[in-house]
Amino acid sequence: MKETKLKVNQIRKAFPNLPTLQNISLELSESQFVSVLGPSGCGKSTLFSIIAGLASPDAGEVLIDGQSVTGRPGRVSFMHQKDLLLPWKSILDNAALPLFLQGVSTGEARERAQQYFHLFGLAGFENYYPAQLSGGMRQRAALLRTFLFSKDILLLDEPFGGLDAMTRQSMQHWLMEVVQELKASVLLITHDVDESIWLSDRVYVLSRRPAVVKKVVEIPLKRPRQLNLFTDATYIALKETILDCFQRDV
Ligand SMILES: Nc1ncnc2c1ncn2[C@@H]1O[C@H](COP(=O)(O)OP(=O)(O)OP(=O)(O)O)[C@@H](O)[C@H]1O
Repeated sequence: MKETKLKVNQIRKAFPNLPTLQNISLELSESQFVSVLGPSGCGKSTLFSIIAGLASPDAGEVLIDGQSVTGRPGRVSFMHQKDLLLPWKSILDNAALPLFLQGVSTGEARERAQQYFHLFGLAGFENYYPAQLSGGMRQRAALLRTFLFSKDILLLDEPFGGLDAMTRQSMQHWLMEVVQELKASVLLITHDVDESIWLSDRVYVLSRRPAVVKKVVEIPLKRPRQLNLFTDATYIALKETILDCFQRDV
């Protein structure tokens, strides 16, 4: 049985005249991949800010390894749709930024970050600048930087939303392999049903705002997952279950 890494208990949040999250609870175990799937504007990013400790909920708590971290940042790292790389720094220095911030010396930080360049498909591009790389490569560099911020829990907020369909699919495939290799615990925000099933062990389906958890769908598909999965009967049944949830949510 895997240890529970993150527990979100009965989170509630309202902006002035705008109830946004209503009693949201979810769990992420060690080395698990969990997605939060919901329609645009339902409050997914707000939920992630609360989990990251960047915003406080009106009620409820966030626990990591059994300890409350509600309203306290620092335990999880966060990646947005935009890569937010520093354009004037090389890819190596962008990736190593979290280590510099932790006070690791320049030489050691670069050496430690460099060890992951092959796995992240960036070997040979250490001294390039962000503008010289493709969108997919920039997202991989941003993901490496996120990973080096905190190897504990990664929160990925629509990381492939800005990419074209082909690049997006190859990135999803790559991400599935890399998180398995790194044994990372990942919480992903998405509104792409296929992406959520393909990558996850469990999917939390949120309703429209004010968001509640409409359904928790376990994904019992074996890993590593292959592309022919999309025609698998279990896969199709899971997709129908999730889509049915959205259709009822009008
Ligand atoms: N700081 C804020 N003050 C007031 N309203 C806010 C604030 N942040 C978010 N909202 C509102 O809360 C709602 C939920 O926003 P949020 O960005 O969390 O949704 P989302 O599900 O991530 O959306 P999308 O999928 O489009 O990115 C939106 O209506 C948004 O306008």
